[in-house]
Amino acid sequence: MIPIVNFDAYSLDQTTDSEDSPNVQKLAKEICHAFSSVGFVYIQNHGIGGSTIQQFLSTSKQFFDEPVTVKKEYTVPKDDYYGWMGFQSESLNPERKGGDLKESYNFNPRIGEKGTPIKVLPNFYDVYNNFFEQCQELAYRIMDLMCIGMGLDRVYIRNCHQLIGQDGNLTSLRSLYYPPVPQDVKPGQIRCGEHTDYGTITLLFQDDIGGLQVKPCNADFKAAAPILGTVLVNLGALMQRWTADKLLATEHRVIIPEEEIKRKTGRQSVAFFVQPDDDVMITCLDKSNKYEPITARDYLNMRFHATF
Ligand SMILES: O=C(O)CCC(=O)C(=O)O
Ligand SMILES: [Fe+2]
Repeated sequence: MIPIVNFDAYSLDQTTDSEDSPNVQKLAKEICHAFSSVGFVYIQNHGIGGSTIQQFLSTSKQFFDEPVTVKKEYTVPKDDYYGWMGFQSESLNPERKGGDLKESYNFNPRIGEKGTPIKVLPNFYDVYNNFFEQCQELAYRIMDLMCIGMGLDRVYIRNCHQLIGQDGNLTSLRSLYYPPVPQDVKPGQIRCGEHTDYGTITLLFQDDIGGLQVKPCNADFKAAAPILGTVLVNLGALMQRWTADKLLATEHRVIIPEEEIKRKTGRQSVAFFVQPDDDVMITCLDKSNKYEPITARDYLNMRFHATF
């Protein structure tokens, strides 16, 4: 149901000046088709190395394995976005009570080394920073292809994301940990409640435990199983609005696994949430004016306040 596309023609190993090549054109069409039908696409041969992903997951897991007293030092400050969020401290679907059965660490290079747990994990900042940079480059390439597929100038959307990693842009790299499911789960509690992502696109890396489900328009939730070597990419609500609903932000969630053995195992995933620069005016790209123009920052603030 979710298409798998081969990103080879525009992977991190290629130059970006190949927009006229038939393979790049084909890839652009495939990606836009996926986003306009299911809102999700698996990308194969993206160019981020398997060992880079493994190193990121393992450094993250070492942090999540630290005692709560240590992790607390890195709690996200009030009215900020970056740092640690404890178990059950967030409900992506506010109708589900008790909190999502997850904890997370939100990173942006601008918090600097000192804001990260380098006292306990000396290579933490470098590992996170390196992974952030690779995700940023892959995201730019996916946005280029979306533009090509929609008949826009290739760099139009990329140019609305010039400040990624700096002040004036809320893009974040979120490492997620779903601990073994406790015995005292409340009715309705799941690993991650139903939601759509907020921004432009999200890159999602998941381990092999599974549980992610996606709900395309007019259909039931279906598993979005992990596929080795791929990154799953989905569209955010801001991008749906920007494209006047041509591309779709699809609801998704993470359920508690049915198998006892999987419930007793922690699950890890990583989400790179791409957001436009704060001041970018989100005006329908097709000039339809279906939605009123709004700045990216105002739109995101509206969505964040509905969740936290
Ligand atoms: O952990 C996952 O697979 C999905 C997480 C997610 O959808 C999110 O954090 O927005
Ligand atoms: Fe999500």
